Amino acid sequence: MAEEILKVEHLDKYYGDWQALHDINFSINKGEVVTLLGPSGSGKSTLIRTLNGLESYRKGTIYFQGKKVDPNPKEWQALRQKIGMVFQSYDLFPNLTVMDNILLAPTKVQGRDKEEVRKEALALLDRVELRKHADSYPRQLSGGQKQRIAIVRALAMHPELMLFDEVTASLDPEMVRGVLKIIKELSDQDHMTMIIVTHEMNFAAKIADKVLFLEKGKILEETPGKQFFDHPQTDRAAEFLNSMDF
Ligand SMILES: Nc1ncnc2c1ncn2[C@@H]1O[C@H](COP(=O)(O)OP(=O)(O)OP(=O)(O)O)[C@@H](O)[C@H]1O
Repeated sequence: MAEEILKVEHLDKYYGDWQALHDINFSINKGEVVTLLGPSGSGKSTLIRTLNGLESYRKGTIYFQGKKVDPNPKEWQALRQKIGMVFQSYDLFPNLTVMDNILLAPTKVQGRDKEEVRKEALALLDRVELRKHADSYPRQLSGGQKQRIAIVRALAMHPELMLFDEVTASLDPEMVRGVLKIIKELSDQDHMTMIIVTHEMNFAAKIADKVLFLEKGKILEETPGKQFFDHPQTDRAAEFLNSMDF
């Protein structure tokens, strides 16, 4: 039977008095890719950030690998070691080299052996074709290179789940393809479990096992990937795909 990595039940999220997410329910199994799609402001980033404990939630339950997550910050801190996240803004430490950015959490937070992690980091850097930049600083890299490093940094923690929040949104078009190729390989070759927020519809159509289409903080439809792009169930999703020139 498929192993369930994450399950969300009846999740409500408020910013002050205003409700940003309404009764969110879904689950993701090991090796699956879920993409969150929807118009601007529909709550995609809010949802993915909540799944990493970066946003608190008022009601609902999150289960990680079958275990109910206590929504206190300490529990999330521990869990975040198993959940890798990559942001639109890279969030690399500017005063650390590429290698030190990658080594920091596995050695300091996970307490792993530095030499062992360094070897692994070099192999990952090879994979994203950036080994020669191991001693560079983030400011010396292009946006696309920084984003590939941010992915490597998350992978070095050996995550059970990877979250990608619009990771190509700040990149020049020629940089986008290299980053998306790496994410696709993580799915095809490593069978990484991933939740992806993206505005790249062609990419989403290629990678998604399941699409959650959000509007106004609600999941309007949950559909297998191919079916969503061929035959969306709702008029709103069809309009959305049209508006994205898909
Ligand atoms: N920190 C915050 N405080 C108050 N409101 C917020 C905050 N962050 C987001 N919002 C609001 O929550 C709603 C959902 O925002 P969110 O960024 O999750 O949408 P999104 O679907 O990711 O949009 P986009 O595609 O434009 O990134 C929006 O109305 C936004 O203005």
